Amino acid sequence: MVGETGFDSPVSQQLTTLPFTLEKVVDCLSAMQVIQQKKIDLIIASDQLPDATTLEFIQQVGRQNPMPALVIASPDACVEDAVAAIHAGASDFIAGNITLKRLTTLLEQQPVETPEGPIAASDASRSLLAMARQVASTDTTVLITGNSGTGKEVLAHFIHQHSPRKAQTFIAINCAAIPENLLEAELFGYVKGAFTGAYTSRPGKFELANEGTLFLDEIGEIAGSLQAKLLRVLQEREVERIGSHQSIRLNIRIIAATNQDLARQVNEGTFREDLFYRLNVFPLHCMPLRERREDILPLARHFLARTGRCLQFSPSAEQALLNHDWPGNARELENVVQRALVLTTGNTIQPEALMLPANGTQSTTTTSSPIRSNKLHKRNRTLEQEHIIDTLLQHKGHRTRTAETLGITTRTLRNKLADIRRQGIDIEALIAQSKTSDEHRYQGE
Ligand SMILES: Nc1ncnc2c1ncn2[C@@H]1O[C@H](COP(=O)(O)OP(=O)(O)OP(=O)(O)O)[C@@H](O)[C@H]1O
Repeated sequence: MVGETGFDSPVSQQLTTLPFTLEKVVDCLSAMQVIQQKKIDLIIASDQLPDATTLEFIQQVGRQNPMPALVIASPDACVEDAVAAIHAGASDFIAGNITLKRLTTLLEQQPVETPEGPIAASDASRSLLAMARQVASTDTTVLITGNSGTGKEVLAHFIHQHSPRKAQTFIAINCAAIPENLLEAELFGYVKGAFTGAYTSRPGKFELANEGTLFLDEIGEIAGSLQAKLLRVLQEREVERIGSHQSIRLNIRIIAATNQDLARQVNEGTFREDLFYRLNVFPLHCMPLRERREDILPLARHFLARTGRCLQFSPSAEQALLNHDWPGNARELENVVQRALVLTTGNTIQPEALMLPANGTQSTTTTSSPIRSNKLHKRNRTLEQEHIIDTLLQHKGHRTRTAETLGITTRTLRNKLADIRRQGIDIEALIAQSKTSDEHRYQGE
């Protein structure tokens, strides 16, 4: 219930007899906070909220995915108000007081389960989710590929949520974030005394995920020796804790993800071919955000709604979001939205608060860019790599600021720069060259 809904207290008390939990909040802001934290099936809101108009409130709720059913209650509304509310996305409009019977009927019409799914407005994302849903019902190993921040972990969760294992645990481990020797202990567990510092026995992630799903993120980062051990566990579906010879049977679903080109790593000899085939049983690819632009605004609104603030983007801010190329993908967009909140005082986010390049990313990668004029490697370069280098040059080679602007971690940036270097592009020379040309420009001005 949001605001004064005309729901009188005797009726309200009878609600305790129904198999539903009731949350009462006074305004849009607190309603959005509750929606972020809990699964809400039905919202009944007054048309007189203190901090938002009815249409603003409907828009905010409409940005949730999936959207809870929303009923607007008004003691003395006219037909026009009701029509406007329904047009804006409300499920129903009640004029006059709500009766318990009406409420019970509304609640019973709601689906019992509404798991939060990823935003998927573009055709590409919709068909990706359709495939994910299909594979979810099986135990097939899935390999999710895609650039950093494209939503690989979100997709892995989605698969788990739609699988028969959904009531069991989903355990995620980022193979890049943990040093090699610790990663082995994290994955396989150990027994007391197995190595210096092993004061007690501990289960590994494989054991913890037993009966459920294990998500191996950034799988391309694991060292050769560990690849062999991982392969053995995947083949035999058994794990031994370090220091023990006792095998533990595993019944788990494996989902792996990588932002690397594993096939290329196989060719280069840095990733085991047999492990690659064992993981790549059902490949799913998360496309870069710039290649599914219909997702940009729904995602931006989703991130905004998730903050619980009743704000909206101005039309020019939405245009700026659409113009940008999003090399850091959804994560960059999320960071941009959060930064914009800090810089916004009113109800509307203006383009300046987004702090995006003036005419979209494309304008920063003009032909004057040193990387573009470097014809030698032009064939091999991706748009993403160009943007990374241009951003690095804008920040005069400063890695941390570049990663922040791109919305990726410094580690991911390092990996990406290593990839670029492997293509023979001399990044340091480009930075030096751009600093020199900047100096010349300033001197000329
Ligand atoms: N389709 C989506 N719907 C809702 N939120 C999304 C979607 N895609 C990505 N996000 C959000 O964007 C952020 C980055 O997503 P996620 O962590 O899944 O990306 P990733 O590809 O696993 O990144 P990395 O490779 O860096 O680990 C998260 O906060 C996630 O909630």
